[in-house]
Amino acid sequence: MTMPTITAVRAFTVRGGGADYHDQGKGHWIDDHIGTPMGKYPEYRQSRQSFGINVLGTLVVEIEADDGTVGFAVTTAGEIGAFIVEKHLSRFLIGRKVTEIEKIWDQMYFATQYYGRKGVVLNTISGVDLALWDLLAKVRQEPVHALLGGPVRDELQFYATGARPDLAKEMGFIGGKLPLHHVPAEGEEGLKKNIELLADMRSRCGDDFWLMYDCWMSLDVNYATRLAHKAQEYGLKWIEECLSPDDYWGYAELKKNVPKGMLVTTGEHEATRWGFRMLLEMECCDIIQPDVGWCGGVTELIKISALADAHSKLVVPHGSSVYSYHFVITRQNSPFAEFLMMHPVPDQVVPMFTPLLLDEPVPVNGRMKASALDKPGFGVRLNPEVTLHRPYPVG
Ligand SMILES: C[C@H](O)[C@H](O)CC(=O)C(=O)O
Ligand SMILES: [Mg+2]
Repeated sequence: MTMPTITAVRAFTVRGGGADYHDQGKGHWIDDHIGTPMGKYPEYRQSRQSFGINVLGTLVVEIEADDGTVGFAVTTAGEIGAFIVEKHLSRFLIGRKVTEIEKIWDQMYFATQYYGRKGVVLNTISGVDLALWDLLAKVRQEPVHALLGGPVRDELQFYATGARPDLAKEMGFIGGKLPLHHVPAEGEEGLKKNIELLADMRSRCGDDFWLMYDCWMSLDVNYATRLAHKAQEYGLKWIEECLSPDDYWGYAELKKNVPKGMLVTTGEHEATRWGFRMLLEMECCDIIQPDVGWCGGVTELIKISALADAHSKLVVPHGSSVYSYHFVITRQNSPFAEFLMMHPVPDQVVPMFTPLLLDEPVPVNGRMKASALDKPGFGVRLNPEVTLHRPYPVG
């Protein structure tokens, strides 16, 4: 089979939801006094949008081949990402065969290494990489999961992240991950409130439902250790992303400090095999949580996951919708997946990247059949009703 050649690369930005799921309207649970590293400043405590959590917006990358097939993907990188794609990365794509994914990744990473390595540059590389997988799978008329070795189970099982684990339980999820609301700067009163919310959710959800706390990089080792010990009484399953992603030493200490049986998880703001190697070799956590749209895409996640497997660690990707579903279904060391509840309340299931994609599958009763992913590529389409903006058209 002669493989098509890439003829065009286009990068668009989108506002309001989509891959930048923090870019929501007023009153959404995801922006309601959630603990962050900026919480030490009272003026940035109530709203994450107040310090700019949604400044990037969504990046859409489209890659077209000479047979007319178009692959696309979305990530969090907005206008900066569009600049990097059109002005820098497109040179590694135009004229290449759609099968050259590994070589293109290597060239994108090493050509941007002097200003990249992590953060928005890796989000952008991830977006291009995912668009390439979408393109190749569409050319082959297969789902991406088939290119990754095929499903190892018949269905995905999900836990839900959101403000209402009690409602998530009624919707059939296996667990609920709450955002932590109060940071160390809010003192003992804040710590008490953090524990009270967990206790309340435990009483609503019963003993067997998983409850987790997402700390979004907002704590220090001492506070996180105290929180973990107080939370043990309420059966906290894991404590997530307590510290700065750069504080590998702090995570290693925290993992030793938490009560036996409680898991330490992190990694959604980590990137590449080298970043995850630090987390794994320094024994920072029990579960790594790469975001497929931020860690380097599927090409890099394959390597990260193999490394985790060799360390007997689970990989439960952060959010990332279809990009994670197609991966998780193919891996034994990814036994369940995250579903981020993007309904503002959240009392119902809506697609994670709503309103940007059409055909984005959602869990039903906390589960998703592998067959729901049996469409070419990642199986989603751009919603034509969403306005795309192309800030740096080339040529
Ligand atoms: C809810 C968290 O603060 C964040 O918005 C999402 C996240 O970290 C996760 O889903 O994990
Ligand atoms: Mg998290």
